[in-house]
Amino acid sequence: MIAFEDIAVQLGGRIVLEDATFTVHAGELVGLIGPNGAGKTTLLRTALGLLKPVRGRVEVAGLIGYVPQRHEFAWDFPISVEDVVMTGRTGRLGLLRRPRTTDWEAVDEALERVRMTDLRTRPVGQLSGGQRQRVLVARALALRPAALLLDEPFTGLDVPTQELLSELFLSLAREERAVLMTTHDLAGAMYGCDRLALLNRSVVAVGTPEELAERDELWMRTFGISPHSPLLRVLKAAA
Ligand SMILES: Nc1ncnc2c1ncn2[C@@H]1O[C@H](COP(=O)(O)OP(=O)(O)OP(=O)(O)O)[C@@H](O)[C@H]1O
Repeated sequence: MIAFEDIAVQLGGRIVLEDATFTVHAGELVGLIGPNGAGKTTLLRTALGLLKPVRGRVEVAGLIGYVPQRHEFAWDFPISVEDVVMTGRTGRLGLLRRPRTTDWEAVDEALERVRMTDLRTRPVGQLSGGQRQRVLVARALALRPAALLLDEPFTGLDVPTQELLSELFLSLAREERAVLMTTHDLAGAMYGCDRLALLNRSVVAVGTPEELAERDELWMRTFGISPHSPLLRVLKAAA
């Protein structure tokens, strides 16, 4: 599980996130929802220990696998799918540490899990957006993490690929991992996540899609939208 307890984070001399308290339990997929600049990435980076909160603490039981936004990865680097996944185990200094049998076993297992075994020797530059996203998930899984953090995994993907990945994330959660995913695809999150955390500089609400769909005021507060926003109708339909 991942437990955020009263987190406050300061960046550039400004508090960008505060009063962030919620828990992602093992076995569930939680969507982290909020407008641009709400502090979603900041919260993920805090869980990873890359940012130190000025208040509160994050507790994570076990290793964390991190799936960054796809554009943050250097896809034009001449490296194969399996070698990228291996860096999930060996880190940036991967080429200096020779992989052991257990490392390759973990890589094989991760590739199988995301159905990328057939493409393991393919240079990553030749992959489609959906395949690249699966490689990044496999790289995170190679660590055999107890928790998985996904930063906007659906951006730029077509609907069938989003649905396929959404099913994958849910099944990864059901294998007793705690999975936390940021997304701007609200209808997809209403449909595919067990619970949602609404964030706008602080946590506005946490609940199941069904619970939150009925609470217009929470979405208005999170996104600064009017009571007449079409979003409110879409959410109810998707829940
Ligand atoms: N290095 C930094 N220095 C100062 N302020 C920063 C820094 N990084 C982020 N911020 C600010 O912190 C706030 C939260 O940013 P964050 O990237 O966490 O938002 P987000 O919810 O992930 O947004 P998006 O949906 O656009 O990815 C923003 O106001 C942003 O401008």
